[in-house]
Amino acid sequence: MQLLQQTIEKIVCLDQKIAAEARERVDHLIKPAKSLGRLEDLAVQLAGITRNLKPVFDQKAIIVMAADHGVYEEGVTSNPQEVTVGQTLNFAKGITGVCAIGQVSGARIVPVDIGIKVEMPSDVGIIIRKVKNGTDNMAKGPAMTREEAIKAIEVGIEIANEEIKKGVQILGTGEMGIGNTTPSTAILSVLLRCDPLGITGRGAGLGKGGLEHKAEVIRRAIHINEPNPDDVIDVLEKVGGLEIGGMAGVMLGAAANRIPVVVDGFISTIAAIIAVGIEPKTKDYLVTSHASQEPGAKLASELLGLEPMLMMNMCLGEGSGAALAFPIIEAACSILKNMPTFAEIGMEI
Ligand SMILES: O=C(O)c1ccc[n+]([C@@H]2O[C@H](COP(=O)([O-])O)[C@@H](O)[C@H]2O)c1
Ligand SMILES: Cc1cc2nc[nH]c2cc1C
Repeated sequence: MQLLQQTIEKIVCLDQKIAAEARERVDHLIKPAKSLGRLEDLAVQLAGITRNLKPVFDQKAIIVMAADHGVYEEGVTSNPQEVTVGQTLNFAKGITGVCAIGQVSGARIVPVDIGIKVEMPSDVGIIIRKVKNGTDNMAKGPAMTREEAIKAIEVGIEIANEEIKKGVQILGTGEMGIGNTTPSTAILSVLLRCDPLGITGRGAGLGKGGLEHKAEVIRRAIHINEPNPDDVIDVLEKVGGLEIGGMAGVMLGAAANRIPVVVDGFISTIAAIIAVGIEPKTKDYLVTSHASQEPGAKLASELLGLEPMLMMNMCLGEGSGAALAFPIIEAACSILKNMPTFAEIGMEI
């Protein structure tokens, strides 16, 4: 709790003065006003975060939090639980979707075992910070204790701090966890105070008949655990996941260090809602990426109050959308660095 508390206390809003200076510059670059749309807003945000009118993000990393879910045993997902292990090993080998997309902009992929059910090899490039061997089945009781939920958040903070100490200038969040659309949807259902059915989706490929059952399991988990919607840590503890807590921690850690953090798809957006619920100023440091195909994703983005930048019909997770957003972020920096203002080149219009 001490690390979480210290981190929260370090988070300040982005620098409004530098952001205003960046806006002034962007408004006078040699282009029609506002013609670069959201790229302009992104440039202003990045300048305000870094307190630099010409921010540079040469060193990028995507932290991929991997964990298992006790609720898997309720039959809420179509894939074997072992995929969590297999795919986490594949992150270390550099062969998954996020690895391939991350290569385009030179992003390092940092896989973290924050709660995989089985022991993972310690010598293959996976950071082992297991809080527990998967959550407990939330359809029968709380997914974890409050201490474990806070520990998961603190692991995320620690990993963010370690990466930033190594020189990383921008982070992305990703996850791997068979079954994790179930806790993500449960968290959203609690916070929106709505029945889960309308926001429950197929995750990584659940068959048609499975949707009603998945929503019923979520409904049961909420009924049994009675999470308090006014306390996001309580919600995370009772119906959440370790990787969701870990990603929320990465976002808090990035914000405390004045480092932007790119939010991936549905599960990452839920983690962002938790992070902002813990400390609202964290939102200033979040950069959105893509709109996940998962049906709850739109409402999750609305609840967070941040619109995704990309519509790519993706729903892979892993941090793949964050990786895809990095070149756009570099483009936003490039307009600040490489475009002059009308006055600078003596051009009049
Ligand atoms: O991030 C998303 O938007 C997203 C949407 C659907 C599925 N996923 C990925 O699929 C897995 C969870 O799906 P499921 O069906 O097992 O709950 C997990 O490993 C996620 O990374 C990810
Ligand atoms: C193969 C596979 C890869 C994934 N990556 C993230 N979630 C996943 C789920 C599956 C099933």
